[in-house]
Amino acid sequence: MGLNDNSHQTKKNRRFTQSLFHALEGLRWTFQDETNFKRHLVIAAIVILVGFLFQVSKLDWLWLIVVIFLVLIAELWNTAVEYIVDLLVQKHYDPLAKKIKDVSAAIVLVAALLAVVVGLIIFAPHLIKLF
Ligand SMILES: Nc1ncnc2c1ncn2[C@@H]1O[C@H](COP(=O)(O)OP(=O)(O)OP(=O)(O)O)[C@@H](O)[C@H]1O
Repeated sequence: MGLNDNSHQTKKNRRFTQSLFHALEGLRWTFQDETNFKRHLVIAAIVILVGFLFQVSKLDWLWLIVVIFLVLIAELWNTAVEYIVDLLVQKHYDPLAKKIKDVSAAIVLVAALLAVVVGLIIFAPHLIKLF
């Protein structure tokens, strides 16, 4: 089976390239469907730029990269949960579907809060020096 011949594949991936292709497709769906994912990427780019401007330490870079990836992972997870819920209940209103989606969104919120706290700890001293 070729890489472009798997649009209706339901069997397990047999090659690493197939697994990679599908994982990249997952990233593409998330980028396409989730505005928040795009927002997080823009914020991550700004944080990286500011990190370079302030010449933060190696340890600070480690923290920044960890929280950036945590937020992106949370957003990918949230998207997967939204797809599962939509698959199960379609467009019908269901109180449990609401709970699941809201809790899933809360995962992103908590990850984003952690990123803000880490960002403040790292950048606040540099910002204070500017004034
Ligand atoms: N089938 C449903 N039944 C009940 N409530 C729902 C349903 N689908 C969505 N909701 C409610 O609408 C909100 C938005 O749902 P949606 O699937 O559009 O996510 P979204 O706008 O992509 O959210 P996020 O900002 O977390 O990415 C959910 O958090 C939930 O409160």
